[in-house]
Amino acid sequence: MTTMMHTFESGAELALALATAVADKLSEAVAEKGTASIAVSGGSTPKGFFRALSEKPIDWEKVAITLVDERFVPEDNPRSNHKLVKENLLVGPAAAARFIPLYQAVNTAEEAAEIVTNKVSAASLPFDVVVLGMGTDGHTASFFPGGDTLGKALDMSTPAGVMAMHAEGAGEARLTFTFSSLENAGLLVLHVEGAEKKEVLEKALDGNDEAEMPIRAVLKRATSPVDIYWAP
Ligand SMILES: O=C(O)[C@H](O)[C@@H](O)[C@H](O)[C@H](O)COP(=O)(O)O
Repeated sequence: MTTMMHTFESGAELALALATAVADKLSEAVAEKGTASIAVSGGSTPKGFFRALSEKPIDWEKVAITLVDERFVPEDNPRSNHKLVKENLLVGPAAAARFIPLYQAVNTAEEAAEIVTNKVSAASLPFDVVVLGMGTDGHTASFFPGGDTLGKALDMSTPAGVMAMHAEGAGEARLTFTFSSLENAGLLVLHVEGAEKKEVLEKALDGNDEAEMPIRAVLKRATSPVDIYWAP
């Protein structure tokens, strides 16, 4: 496991730097293979980063954007990560990108996971960029402590794809890419902000129990180096 800490004075400064690093990686991928792919996280932290990235003048028509994870709610639900991305990232130049939603209008998260897994062909993995967040409980993506499919989601032998996850701390049912889908991204970023999350991160780095803090799977076992972006 290799982690690199990038510390900034403010969230605004972090957003600009992360947007530049991500845009450079996406442009590099487009130059190399004609396409690029990125999986982003939801929640409250990434808004500034999304806004900064959306303004980057790259070849967005050749970029596929999807979500690391999603709440099992329709796009018009305030809890939807699709809604968050649509309002903050798929704007300006980045509106030309292709977005692949995880939510499907079916009865269960399990059915939706199967549909999306079939859509995200092996050809589009590994992702060129993955941007993860982290909760104060040490979850990332929808790898929540106590999650009903956490062991399978973190198991490297689980085929790449999307799984359903139910956990007390998750709220509604979740859809999440597996660890095996995310851990070998060309650029693997963990974006966290604030003093509390810095303490959570230090605790995660200081232990090995992934069931207690699933973020540890990323920090300790990811094939790709983990670029940690932090601001107060
Ligand atoms: O759907 C989600 O909630 C995210 O993908 C999740 O993994 C997020 O990154 C963390 O919960 C941190 O969220 P905040 O940025 O809101 O603290």
